[in-house]
Amino acid sequence: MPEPALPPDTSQGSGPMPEPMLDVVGLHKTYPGDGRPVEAVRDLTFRLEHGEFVCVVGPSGCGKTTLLKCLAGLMAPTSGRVELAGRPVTGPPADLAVVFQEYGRSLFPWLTVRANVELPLIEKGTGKARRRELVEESLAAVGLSGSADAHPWQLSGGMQQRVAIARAVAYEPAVLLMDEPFAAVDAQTRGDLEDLVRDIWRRLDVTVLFVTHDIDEAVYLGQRVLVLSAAPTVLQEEVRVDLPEERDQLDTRKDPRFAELRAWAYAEIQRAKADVHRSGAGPRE
Ligand SMILES: Nc1ncnc2c1ncn2[C@@H]1O[C@H](COP(=O)(O)OP(=O)(O)OP(=O)(O)O)[C@@H](O)[C@H]1O
Repeated sequence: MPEPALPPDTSQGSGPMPEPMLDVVGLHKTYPGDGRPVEAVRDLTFRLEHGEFVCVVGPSGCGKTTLLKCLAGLMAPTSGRVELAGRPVTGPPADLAVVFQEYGRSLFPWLTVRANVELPLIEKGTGKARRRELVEESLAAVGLSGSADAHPWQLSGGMQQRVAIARAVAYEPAVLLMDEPFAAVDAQTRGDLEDLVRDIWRRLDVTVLFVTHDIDEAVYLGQRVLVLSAAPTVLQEEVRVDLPEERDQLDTRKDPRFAELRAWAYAEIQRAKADVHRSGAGPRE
């Protein structure tokens, strides 16, 4: 398949760079394994500017979750560093929130929706009046004001994931990490949740790193897409998504540029898989 023509990557502008919101430099992670070390992330260097929405795609098992755990301070890299707003990440940072794929396991079934959203704010030391405000605002933002007193198990999967998003948003994070958050919901709900996340991102001053295995989702949501190689992963390619800022599930996906971008990302992922099968290593020398 011929590679789709793309404009040169414009993500690295000239002139002095402002301080990035998230700075990943030479990140490397090798798991001890069971007597045999497993190199998951070979060398990742990238940055997210303040307020950016960046999607990460890559072949299955390439190290996306490993990367996110390192970014969230849940796991120490073997070498390299992660900085959030200029401060090294050495444990879970106070101004970062994560939304995981498995909403069923991330919500407490014995707590109401309101209590689930409020809990991290109590742990953060937010005062009672402000907590109430944040919980109400975030539940309204995800369209769940009427379900505040329900328990998670009384809600559909899509609604539970909305609760998880509300909880992350209420925390007022500077950076929101999302790990395949819509992989377990049906296609229609998924479209609604994609639009919800873009809407929240545009209204709030938050930087988003969104990991997905779905190329269409990455192109639809992101301002930039980073393509990871197969494990041990390196940054294979990146592209700026030069689609109009207003995204629409029908119009955007019909845009010929959308088709070009998704074909490009698809070809890159195929190349990553082919390279790893040929050499047993990442696609870059
Ligand atoms: N705790 C661990 N010990 C040893 N190896 C691990 C561990 N966790 C992950 N790995 C290996 O590291 C590599 C990357 O795994 P990771 O889960 O980060 O990939 P992923 O891209 O998130 O996968 P998926 O696409 O299936 O969600 C894989 O080869 C995996 O087997």
